[in-house]
Amino acid sequence: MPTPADSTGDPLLEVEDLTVRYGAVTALDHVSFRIRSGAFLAILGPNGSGKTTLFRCLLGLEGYTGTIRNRAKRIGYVPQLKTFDRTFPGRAVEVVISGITGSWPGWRTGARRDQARRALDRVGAGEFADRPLAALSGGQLQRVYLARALVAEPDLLLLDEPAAGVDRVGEHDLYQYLEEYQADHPEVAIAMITHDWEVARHHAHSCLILNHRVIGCGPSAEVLTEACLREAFGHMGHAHVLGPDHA
Ligand SMILES: Nc1ncnc2c1ncn2[C@@H]1O[C@H](COP(=O)(O)OP(=O)(O)OP(=O)(O)O)[C@@H](O)[C@H]1O
Repeated sequence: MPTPADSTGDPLLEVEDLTVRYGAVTALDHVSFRIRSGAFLAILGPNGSGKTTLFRCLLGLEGYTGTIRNRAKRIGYVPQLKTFDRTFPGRAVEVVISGITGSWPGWRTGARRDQARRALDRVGAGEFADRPLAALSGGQLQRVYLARALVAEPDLLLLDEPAAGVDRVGEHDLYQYLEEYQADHPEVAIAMITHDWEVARHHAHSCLILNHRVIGCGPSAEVLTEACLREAFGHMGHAHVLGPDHA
């Protein structure tokens, strides 16, 4: 049975025995968990532990064995910014329009532009709407992608290291925005890949710790333990949980 990542809300996504192999590499090894509506799940694990592969499976972009029962009608996705091709021609507003379900063709119509501009306004990026993507900073681009993910009103939001490369103020604004968004849309579930245990502890209700297989899954306070982090990250996990004096 999948481990419940949260104890309340209706099951939105159930993952059972998910396995992905790339030749000799087993990226995901019989991973099982579930996400309920209204959850805020942090996904943690060392580099190369299968976190992005998991998202790719949820988005239908990767072959796998096992079962994904997805009751979400719409999934919004914010990819890792480091994968973004800055030579891609286009403006911020056009990226957001491309997130409107069924927006092709006719994506340039006024109504969709207005909808996209409103989405950019909501994440504090209205002033960047007509800027070419190549002219945006990392933090500005991250807001544009967040607007793109939210414009189609998803019931599941997947964020892949959304604060990577963003300064402290931008990071604070992002988590505050997500908190406010969930308060306004209590049924929306968020799953966020992060390398930051403090962020997971303070902002997520629950955590999934992954190192190809599930090391721990459940309420943040129960899962972010020395034993769990040591198992996933080795001695560095121990140091981060208890502070460097205990390493
Ligand atoms: N297309 C691919 N072909 C072959 N191997 C792959 C492919 N995609 C991922 N892998 C391998 O699968 C494993 C998991 O990769 P994945 O990108 O999911 O890790 P991650 O936890 O997201 O890492 P990071 O924290 O560095 O972003 C790694 O060993 C990686 O090299």
